[in-house]
Amino acid sequence: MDDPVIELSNVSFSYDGVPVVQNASFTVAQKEFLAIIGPNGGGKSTLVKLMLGLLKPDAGRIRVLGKRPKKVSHCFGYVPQDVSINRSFPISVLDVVLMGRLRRHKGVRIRQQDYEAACHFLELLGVAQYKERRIDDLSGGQRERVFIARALTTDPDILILDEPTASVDTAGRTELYALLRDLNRTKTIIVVSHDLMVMSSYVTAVACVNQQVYYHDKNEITNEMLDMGYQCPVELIAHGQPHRILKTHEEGP
Ligand SMILES: Nc1ncnc2c1ncn2[C@@H]1O[C@H](COP(=O)(O)OP(=O)(O)OP(=O)(O)O)[C@@H](O)[C@H]1O
Repeated sequence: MDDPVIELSNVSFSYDGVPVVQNASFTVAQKEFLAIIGPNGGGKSTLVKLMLGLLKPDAGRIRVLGKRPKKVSHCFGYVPQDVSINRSFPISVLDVVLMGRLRRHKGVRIRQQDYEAACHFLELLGVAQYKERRIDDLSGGQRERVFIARALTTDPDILILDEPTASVDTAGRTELYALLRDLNRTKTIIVVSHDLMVMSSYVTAVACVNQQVYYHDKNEITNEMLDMGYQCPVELIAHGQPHRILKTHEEGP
């Protein structure tokens, strides 16, 4: 079996002494499609930032491709939650995607292959027609696609998307997940969502985060996950049609 892409062993993290992730241990396999789910404030974004090396664990160990996360930051494509835009900054969609091609210590010279890569991924994400527009003039769902295009421009091994479907309608979600499924043929994909409704049938593993992390290497929500903070019913987006994957719990007395 291939070595894991990401390995967490007994990882704990707190902000100013307030525990957010406690004793998390799991591995992400090559070409896994992992959904990180859990309630608001459960620690999902924090867990992702730990994997990316943007935060350092208080305890435990994280390895990405066998190395410390910071050493392999070039292997990640990352779309953070709520990418904030300075509304008065007149940057075009194409410029936003080209930013993904800026190389550390190499200045800001844009080469022909950078333009070609940016245009290719804008095309792939279905937003090439907006490339001359100001990023601020796009809808939330269109902007999300632009940020995914930017994350892809370096052809990362691991793509991490934090709440990618928050501003996307149902048809757009289905399309987005179909695209992620195609990308998953060559890349490991990690998608964060607090909304179980948007979990896709293409997911191959689920990590439920509510301070503790419960990892399950199958595309299903288990009773343990529900015990960690969910209410039923749970729905699954598949082939454009949401359908239930877990029975509604019995009503309590
Ligand atoms: N920079 C920070 N400083 C202090 N506390 C923080 C910081 N960032 C997050 N937190 C707190 O840590 C907890 C986990 O936050 P996190 O953003 O990881 O949760 P989440 O599961 O991604 O939530 P959501 O679904 O609402 O996006 C929350 O209680 C949050 O208020």
